[in-house]
Amino acid sequence: MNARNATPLPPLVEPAAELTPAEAERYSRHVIIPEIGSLGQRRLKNARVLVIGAGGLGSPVLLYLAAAGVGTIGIVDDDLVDASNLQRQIIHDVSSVGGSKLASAARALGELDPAVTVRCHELRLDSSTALALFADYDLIIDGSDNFATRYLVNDAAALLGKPYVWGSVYRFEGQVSVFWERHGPTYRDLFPEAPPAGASLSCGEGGVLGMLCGVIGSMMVAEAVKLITGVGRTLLGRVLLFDSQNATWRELTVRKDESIAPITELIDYELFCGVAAVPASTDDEIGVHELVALLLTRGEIGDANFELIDVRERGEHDLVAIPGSRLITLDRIVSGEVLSELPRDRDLVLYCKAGTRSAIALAELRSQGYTRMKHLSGGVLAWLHETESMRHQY
Ligand SMILES: Nc1ncnc2c1ncn2[C@@H]1O[C@H](COP(=O)(O)OP(=O)(O)OP(=O)(O)O)[C@@H](O)[C@H]1O
Repeated sequence: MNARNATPLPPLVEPAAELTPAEAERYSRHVIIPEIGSLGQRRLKNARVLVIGAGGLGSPVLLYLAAAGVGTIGIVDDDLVDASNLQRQIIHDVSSVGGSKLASAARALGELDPAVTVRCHELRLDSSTALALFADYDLIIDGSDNFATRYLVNDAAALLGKPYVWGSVYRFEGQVSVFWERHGPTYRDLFPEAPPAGASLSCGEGGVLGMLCGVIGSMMVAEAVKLITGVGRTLLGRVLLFDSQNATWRELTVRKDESIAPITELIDYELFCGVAAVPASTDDEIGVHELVALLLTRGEIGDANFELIDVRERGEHDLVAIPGSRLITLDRIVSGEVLSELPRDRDLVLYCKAGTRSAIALAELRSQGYTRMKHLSGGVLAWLHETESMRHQY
């Protein structure tokens, strides 16, 4: 198999018995495509596909898998639906806000096609759960939003010899590919090393154009359908990159790097991606009440005996910020470009959305010799929550 995958892959799934008349009618627009036909539709009916994440990518992926007649769909997620998810996570609706993403997604799939078997795995996919879970499925689709999960999915799929479809979205850009260690390159050939902790932002931090998830999610299902039926040329060995701001597609070739050692076991992916390197010490933290007290005693803004620094992105700062704080984004701290502007002789209080980026910023500044620092436990989310309840008490 060469990297451009010119040779078609064998169909991944054996066909189910004949379609019922109702199924033949329902899927008739697939069946009349010569390359798919009744045989391809029967393969889809027999397919068991596991989707990681019922979020931005998972939403269109799940809906199109069910609509395509994939017989068994597993969903892994442990999150609840938030109002800010509805801008792109189209499997959920207003009535789902506050409830589990799995319950909401399963309900939507049941309404779309009650014949689909939906298996809900309400858990955080990690090294202790991935192999047993993947073993029950023919194909995995990774709609997660973090590097630890992506490397985990890659390695677990490689260990089990299974293919998977990967996609990612951020702001205006999306990427999609297929990885299958048995027949071509893997995610580790594309990204041999995890990005430094804090160097990349999630959609919750950096934003994403909602409908981009539909574009990339649909492409992911097209790849899944081709793998299941053995039709066409998949993206194995290629990555498609979509830039919605300029309406352009690009294609990258990915080659297997023979110098990368084969996967033999799962590891601690949080550690591998540097997430666990964030200092966990509560000595480095300051709570909301303590910060309020400090702000009340510090007098006029500008006359401060400490600096309050928001390490989030400009868009997040503009949306909501703690009064009197100054924006210095995490990437500028990590790159070292702002160090000359940051006083060493005053206390610094760092904050972000939930406390992860500020902890990374604190660790980075500490490695640069800063000693007088705290970061806000729970970030601006905790600030909003606690100051709101203080207002009520008042
Ligand atoms: N290891 C994992 N196990 C289970 N679910 C996961 C894992 N990693 C990511 N997910 C899920 O994948 C989904 C990713 O989707 P997306 O980034 O659109 O959602 P989000 O986290 O709700 O968004 P936002 O960042 O705006 O809050 C989330 O629902 C998340 O819970």
